[in-house]
Amino acid sequence: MEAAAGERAEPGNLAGVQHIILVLSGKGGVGKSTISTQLALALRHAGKKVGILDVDLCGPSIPRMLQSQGRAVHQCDSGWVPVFVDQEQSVSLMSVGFLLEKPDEAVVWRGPKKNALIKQFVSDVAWGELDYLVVDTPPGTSDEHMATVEALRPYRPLGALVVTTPQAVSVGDVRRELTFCRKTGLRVMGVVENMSGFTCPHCMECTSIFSSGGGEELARHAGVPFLGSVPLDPELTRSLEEGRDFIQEFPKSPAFPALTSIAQKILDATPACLS
Ligand SMILES: Nc1ncnc2c1ncn2[C@@H]1O[C@H](COP(=O)(O)OP(=O)(O)OP(=O)(O)O)[C@@H](O)[C@H]1O
Ligand code: SF4
Repeated sequence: MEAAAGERAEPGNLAGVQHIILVLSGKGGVGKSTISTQLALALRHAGKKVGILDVDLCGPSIPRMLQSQGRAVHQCDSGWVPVFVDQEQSVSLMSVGFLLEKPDEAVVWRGPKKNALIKQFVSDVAWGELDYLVVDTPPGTSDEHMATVEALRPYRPLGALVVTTPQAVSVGDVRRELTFCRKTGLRVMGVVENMSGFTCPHCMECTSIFSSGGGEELARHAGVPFLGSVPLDPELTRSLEEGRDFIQEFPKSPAFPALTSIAQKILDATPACLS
């Protein structure tokens, strides 16, 4: 039965999940899945247990980024068992990518079928104990976003992290994303500006390829925290392509300080749950 407004539903499979963070972006390709995975890895390196729920049904890229494509999702009494992406079993992942017969198969479903799968992802994944569940959403504000928020909200208060690139057009799209958060009652934990300049690996000189500072200005205007700027970093691209753990393996890389500082700000904004 659906919970009435203001009530909390029986948490079921989300009972052991302390914090849920939705990662949103106004448009595609700005690095939403990159930020989701790196946030999860940085939180894990800070000693947290993290789950990633990939509800980007039409472009599930996270299994590839975490070198988990083709892994089988098993069933247990309480639902699907997510895939562990590390040996310590600190990061678990559920993605539509695991349910496709071929990894590059397209999901061509109508809205109701997608929404039904999202509801199932929310209720039927046996996450166990997690400090954070990071939810990677599709770009924009679609029915799938509404379905995700409506399915998750009865269980826990939700935080949103909004990713943009510095260009004005992307920033305009993100303004709509912030409006979506306001209208759906999502707490905006902050804005992240990605692909924010290029730091030359030889001399560490930073060049702003696009305009700069758009994300910070947008956050200031909207009265929400600005969490940081992540530079374009070839080592990050490579580690995502090869499914490596960037946070573990590239601590001297230009994107490392920005990503770990964003994770620290999320940790500071989400004190240990007392319940
Ligand atoms: N800061 C960065 N430095 C270098 N490469 C990056 C950075 N951020 C993202 N990329 C690369 O850009 C590409 C797009 O990133 P990503 O898939 O995370 O975007 P997205 O917003 O999730 O896209 P989609 O619209 O498909 O959901 C990826 O190949 C990723 O490796
Ligand atoms: S940024 Fe520095 S090292 Fe890189 S190409 Fe320019 S001058 Fe050379």
